[in-house]
Amino acid sequence: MPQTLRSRFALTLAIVVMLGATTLLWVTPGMTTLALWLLALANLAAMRGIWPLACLLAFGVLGMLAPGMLSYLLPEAWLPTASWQRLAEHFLPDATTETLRAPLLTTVALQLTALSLILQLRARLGAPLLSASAALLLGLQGIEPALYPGFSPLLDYATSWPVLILHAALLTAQVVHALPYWRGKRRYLAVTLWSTLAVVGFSLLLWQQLHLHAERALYQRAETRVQTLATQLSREITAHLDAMRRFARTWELQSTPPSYAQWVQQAEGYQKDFDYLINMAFITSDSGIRQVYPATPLNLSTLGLRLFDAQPAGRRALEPALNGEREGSTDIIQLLQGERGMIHYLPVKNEQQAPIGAAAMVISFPQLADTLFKQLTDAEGIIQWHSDEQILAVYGDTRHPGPWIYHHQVMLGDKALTLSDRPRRNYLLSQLPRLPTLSLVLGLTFAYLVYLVIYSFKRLGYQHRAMLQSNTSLQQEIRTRSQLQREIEWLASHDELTGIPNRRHFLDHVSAHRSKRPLSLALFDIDHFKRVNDQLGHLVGDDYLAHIALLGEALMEQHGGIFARYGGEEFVALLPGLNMDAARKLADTLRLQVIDTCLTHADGKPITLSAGVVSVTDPQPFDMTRLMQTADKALYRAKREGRNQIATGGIDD
Ligand SMILES: Nc1nc2c(ncn2[C@@H]2O[C@H](COP(=O)(O)OP(=O)(O)OP(=O)(O)O)[C@@H](O)[C@H]2O)c(=O)[nH]1
Repeated sequence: MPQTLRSRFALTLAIVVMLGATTLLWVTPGMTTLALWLLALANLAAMRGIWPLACLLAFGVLGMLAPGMLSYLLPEAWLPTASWQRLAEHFLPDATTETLRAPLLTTVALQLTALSLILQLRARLGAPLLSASAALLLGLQGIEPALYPGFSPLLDYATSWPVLILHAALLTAQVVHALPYWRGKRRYLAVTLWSTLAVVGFSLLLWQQLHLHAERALYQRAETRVQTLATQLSREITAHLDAMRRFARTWELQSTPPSYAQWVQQAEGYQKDFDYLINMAFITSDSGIRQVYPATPLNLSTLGLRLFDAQPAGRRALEPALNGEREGSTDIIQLLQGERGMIHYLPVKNEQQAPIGAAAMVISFPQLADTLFKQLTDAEGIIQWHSDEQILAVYGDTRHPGPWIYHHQVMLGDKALTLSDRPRRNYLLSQLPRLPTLSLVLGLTFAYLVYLVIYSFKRLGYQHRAMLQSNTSLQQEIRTRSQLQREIEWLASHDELTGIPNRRHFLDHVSAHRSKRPLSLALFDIDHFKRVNDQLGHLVGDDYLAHIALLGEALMEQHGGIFARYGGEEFVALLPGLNMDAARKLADTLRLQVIDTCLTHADGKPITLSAGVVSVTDPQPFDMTRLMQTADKALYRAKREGRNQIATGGIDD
């Protein structure tokens, strides 16, 4: 995608997210929507190049989410859930702890997105890893419900779908905007990113397992509370029934129905032990209430009532007891005392085992519940005691219930009752271990540090390799240039056609040896060379020149001299240490060698050369021009006197 199109796409996406976030903030104001809105604004600022504003807004998001993050991380002893609750209620009367914080994974994902922006999306500061981790967290939130089949977690981990989609779109816009900055670093970025993302993936997996385990453990711990309560209730009921049976059997020792005094004497002790027994009554065979205990006005007002008429709902349980067949319990009924409760009827027989009536034990559920529940701390949750749809007793704080509800069956006589417990959210939160969240944060931090280390290492390695490469090519370049330099220098000091030193090189050589004595100079000229060119062509002429040059060079160098092309068909030799005679002989040797080479004119005559030799013996400095002129004169003389010979001249002549 071309750069301009990409920037336009990122900007459009960020604007769309901004509009969406504004709508969400309006519809469902809260920490999450506000943070998303600020983040969208920060991204827009970054895309317009206003980095200070972008960073300021991103810092705002971090700061806003920081207290919530701390509440997920810090131990309960340091930052109690109750303090959070008080703080929340300080702002909003109906608020909960969740009002002040975004869901856990959402908080982390938003913070990573903000952090990536604060680092100005720079790859070397870890922005790609932060963005990729945020994307993983978004993905995890998307599949979060599927991770806990049949279990609703206590903590809010994921945000709503609209926020999730907008956050994903914002992250896409941010990454598309940053792609050009990251592209140049692809070589070392890819390895670093994939390896550290593996660390992030592992820490997410670890966190998921740890927190699921922590929540399940808490779920089970909370369940034991209702189990303990149900066991206590069953124990209480068993003790209560045993006591009532003992009470009913005491009358088997006498032949007459109990008198009021006897009834009071017996009942008094039992009623003290089971204070939720609001009435212990003796019922005669015709279902009339004969004796009551305690003698409260309400109980006394029931005296003489025929239960078959006054309380027909209890007849099913009362009749078998009156007939001496079996004990029985009523359903949950409205008691004559006005409360909800249950009456347990027990047969009362005389010493002949003949039924003489029944003992009615009237249990008030509210009072039974009070007896049991007073041992509990009310802040832990709501406990309900119910039968079918009827709620018999409610205990505890009904505000901010948690997600978990436990049911336990308790048999009261032959009646099955349900005890349900719904622990409060804040109570559960205070019990939830912080270790899983800590492991998540430490895992992400570790991955980030690993990223920085690998990235720097890879980058340095790459830079080192690039440096070595450029060093090698630099050395190659130096070699090429040196070679070129040598060639240029050679060309500047040598004659291209013959390959021997040229006039400039010769003059340099003279400067170096001008103090040497004796010092001789010989000037050579090929005889009638024009004819060679004219008759045999320039190419042959060139060839002859090259041939004679090599001959001269070899010979003069052999004698410690230098042989150079002076111009055209003229050559010059400087012979340090050679006097006139030796120089003349050497010049003559060259003349003879040339004749011997079989270089010929068109008519078959050999090519010859003439030379003018001059020598300096005086240690005084000499004039080079003069020396050359003298040699030239001698050469001229040699030409004039018939060519193919050597003439000498004195510099002082
Ligand atoms: N092929 C060839 N010819 C050259 C070169 N440089 C000079 N010449 C020729 O050398 C010739 C020199 O001729 P002249 O100066 O008239 O002398 P000459 O014919 O050698 O006669 P003398 O010197 O009097 O014996 C000219 O024809 C030049 O063109 C060269 O590099 N290659």
